[in-house]
Amino acid sequence: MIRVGIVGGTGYTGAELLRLLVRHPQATPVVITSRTESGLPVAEMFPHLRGRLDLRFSEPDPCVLAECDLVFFATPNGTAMQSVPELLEHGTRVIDLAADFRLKDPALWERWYGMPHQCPELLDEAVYGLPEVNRGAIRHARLVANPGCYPTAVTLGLLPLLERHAVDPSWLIADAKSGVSGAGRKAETNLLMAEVGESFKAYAVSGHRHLPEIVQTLQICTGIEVGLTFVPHLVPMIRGIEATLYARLIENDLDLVALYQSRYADEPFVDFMTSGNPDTRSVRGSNDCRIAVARQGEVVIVQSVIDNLVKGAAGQAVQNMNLMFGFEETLGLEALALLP
Ligand SMILES: NC(=O)C1=CN([C@@H]2O[C@H](COP(=O)(O)OP(=O)(O)OC[C@H]3O[C@@H](n4cnc5c(N)ncnc54)[C@H](OP(=O)(O)O)[C@@H]3O)[C@@H](O)[C@H]2O)C=CC1
Ligand SMILES: CC(=O)N[C@@H](CCC(=O)OP(=O)(O)O)C(=O)O
Repeated sequence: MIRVGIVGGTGYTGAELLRLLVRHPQATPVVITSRTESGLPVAEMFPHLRGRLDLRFSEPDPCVLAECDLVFFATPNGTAMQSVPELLEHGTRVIDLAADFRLKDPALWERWYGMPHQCPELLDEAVYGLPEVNRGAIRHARLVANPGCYPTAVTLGLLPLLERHAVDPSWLIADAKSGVSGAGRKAETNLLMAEVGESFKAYAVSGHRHLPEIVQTLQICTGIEVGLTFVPHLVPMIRGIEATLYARLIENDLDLVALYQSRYADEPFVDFMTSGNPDTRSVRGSNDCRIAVARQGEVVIVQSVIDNLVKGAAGQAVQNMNLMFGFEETLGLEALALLP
């Protein structure tokens, strides 16, 4: 049994980690931090945990966190990098759900996140936590950078085409939509029900910070330069991401179904549908990424759906924890989607 800590236990991804971890047979949450709710019993804020978790929120304390085998940071960007070097020195392993360790180039980090990196010397060592591309390295990692929600859906959707060099890598389009929980639990006027409900809009159209992350992964995986247009949208639902992806085929007689089937045949959390259109409700609450592929002439259209809080955040983090500690990869992640 490993002892785990969560920094940022009152947010949506922190709460989702708790939902998964309280039923995990090999991991016990022992520290859950919140600066604003310190002292409050966790189950008082989250009654679904009553009888399952007897802990109070506490102030983040590096000495207490260093007693854990693993610490998850479910905190805003720029938070984990302030504590990670000290935790690693104490032998505590870390999974950061934010973006602090995702980009390999500290200058790129500073450009997109608007702050200098506090420990650029750890960027090379950090392993990008997408098991479908980095499973071997994740097993041995001290520090895992859990991928962003959009990058998970988009990368898994495009990867088979690019690995096969089947499409023009300079012309890729990702038209992605997210539910509002993607923006976190903090109060913001533009995320109110009356602002978001019965409405639908694009945002960050001239450049979203997930763009360099997706491009970096696709380029590392394929060794070729990639040109991607990525536009996120906010849709009036709570959970879920749908990404419709477009690419131009170079290899015209390619069997797309066979390509995706073979790429993901052994992946426990990627389900390739040979027909139909994956919907976000088919993954709501589960760690699955569900993908379908079609074509219109020379244009391939890939549809990729995930739950942003599960495969897009906490579920993928638990999958990474399982790999890091030698547990069965699917442990604690067996939940099916909730219908309706
Ligand atoms: N929501 C999503 O779908 C996804 C989110 N992510 C990323 O995961 C991270 C967490 O997201 P989410 O749960 O949505 O965020 P929330 O805003 O819902 O929660 C943030 C949590 O961090 C704590 N916190 C805030 N500032 C600090 C600080 N300086 N030091 C310590 N704790 C702090 C807050 O508690 P308190 O202020 O009380 O300490 C709160 O518990 C973010 O980086 C986000 O970008 C990644 C993938 C998907
Ligand atoms: C709907 C919505 O607002 N989504 C968030 C994505 C959150 C996320 O995963 O971003 P990180 O890279 O910081 O982890 C956004 O677009 O900012």
